[in-house]
Amino acid sequence: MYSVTGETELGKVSLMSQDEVNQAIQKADSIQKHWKNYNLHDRAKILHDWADRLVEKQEDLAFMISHEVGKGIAAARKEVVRTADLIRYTAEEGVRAQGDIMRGDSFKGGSSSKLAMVEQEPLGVVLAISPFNYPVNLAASKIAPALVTGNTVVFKPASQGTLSGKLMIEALLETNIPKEVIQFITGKGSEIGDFLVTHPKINMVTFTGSTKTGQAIAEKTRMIPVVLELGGKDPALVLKDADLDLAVKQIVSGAFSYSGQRCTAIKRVLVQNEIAEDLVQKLKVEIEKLTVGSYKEEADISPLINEQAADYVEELIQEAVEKGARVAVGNKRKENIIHPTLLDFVNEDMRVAWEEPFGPVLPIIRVQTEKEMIKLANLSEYGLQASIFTKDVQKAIELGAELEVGSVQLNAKTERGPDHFPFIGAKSSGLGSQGVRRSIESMTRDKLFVLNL
Ligand SMILES: NC(=O)C1=CN([C@@H]2O[C@H](COP(=O)(O)OP(=O)(O)OC[C@H]3O[C@@H](n4cnc5c(N)ncnc54)[C@H](OP(=O)(O)O)[C@@H]3O)[C@@H](O)[C@H]2O)C=CC1
Ligand SMILES: O=C(O)[C@H](O)COP(=O)(O)O
Repeated sequence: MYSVTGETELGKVSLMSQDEVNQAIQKADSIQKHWKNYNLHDRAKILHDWADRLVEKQEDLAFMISHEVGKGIAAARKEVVRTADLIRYTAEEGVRAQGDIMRGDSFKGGSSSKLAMVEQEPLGVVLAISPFNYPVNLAASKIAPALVTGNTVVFKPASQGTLSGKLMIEALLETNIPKEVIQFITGKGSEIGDFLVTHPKINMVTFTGSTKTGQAIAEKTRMIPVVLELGGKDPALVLKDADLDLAVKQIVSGAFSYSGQRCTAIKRVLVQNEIAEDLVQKLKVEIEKLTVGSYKEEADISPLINEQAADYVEELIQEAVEKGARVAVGNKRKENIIHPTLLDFVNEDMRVAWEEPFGPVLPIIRVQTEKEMIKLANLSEYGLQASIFTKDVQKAIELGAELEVGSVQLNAKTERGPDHFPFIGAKSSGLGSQGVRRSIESMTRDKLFVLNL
């Protein structure tokens, strides 16, 4: 396995055969009953120990994340600490998930001699598949809730991200966890993905990645719960009364951090004509300040994950320019680095208005009315998040209610955290909900004991 720029060999992993994958799943299945009956507090303790170990290994993990997926070292370190915090919170929340007691006579005609005890049962073996961009955090956000609720886990990281995944699993295996409980799968999604998601011993799939792959998984799985966090085309709606300096600061950070390789990145701006020129000029000034170079130098904009990704972003920019979009900043490429690009006068005929670049390009779509903004926002196949910039909270709530997205942010960029908030993708952006409590709920089912007294 090589660093994102291909210059350094970081380590080796084997591509597992179907037979090896099958054996791993069988092991996870065989030990699941034992793990389910494991003392809950001890399961939570294992998670706390895992979090401690991740923090102890912060430098090694951050080094690997940084080189493997091309993230600045400061952001990579932050990812490790954020992950440890997420795991600890999950352990705490997991021990509080206690179920319910219900009495029959709380329903009309029901008998008070019936007492229902509702417990939360684990689903069995959870398959966790994670993307490249947060190789540690998005993996742990699936593994930790599965483990605390008594599920065993088969974990398949993104190929570019496997070594970071390996390090985090090694840290988990240093705790008292029975080693079969977590199965680490290495191999290409295109080769072993179907086998994994259709395996009869897999009882749930939790997936984060592209809409294309997620939708294919949803079509292949049968009668098991599937949670999907997929692509996005998050709009920032900038109303004419907005605080423009605040909006600019938030939009630049939202659109360009980690070179735009975040599902929650701001991926289009819908702005009212009256303030569009001002907004574009202010954005231009801030975008020109972004540094471009290597993740090793903590540049704001660094090489995208691979050549195809850079080709794709370039293609979207060129198509828009050919159709009349004006380049306010950027439109330069060096190898896999795409310079931060601001495209003005983007319209509905351009692909960049609708497709997810997963790179540092921001389209500006000028509109006349708020109604038009809502219409364009909702015409997207995606529905992850949206930001509204206005000083009128009442109006923001009214507009937010019309947006077909999982979350609306008022006067701030779109983002997932803090990690205990529900994280939801509507339309082609996902299925189900994540966030610590929601993830725990998604990995359990009700089990009812009715005492007939
Ligand atoms: N909504 C959200 O929370 C998030 C969404 N994303 C979305 O993810 C995308 C970028 O991530 P990226 O890693 O490129 O996404 P991909 O969909 O390419 O890959 C995601 C994971 O799926 C695996 N995979 C590939 N093919 C299959 C298959 N047939 N069956 C099962 N698994 C498979 C990949 O393995 P391999 O690497 O081996 O191909 C990887 O582990 C963007 O669209 C982004 O918006 C990203 C982060 C968060
Ligand atoms: O993978 C992603 O892109 C995330 O789920 C977004 O997380 P963030 O908003 O914290 O960057």
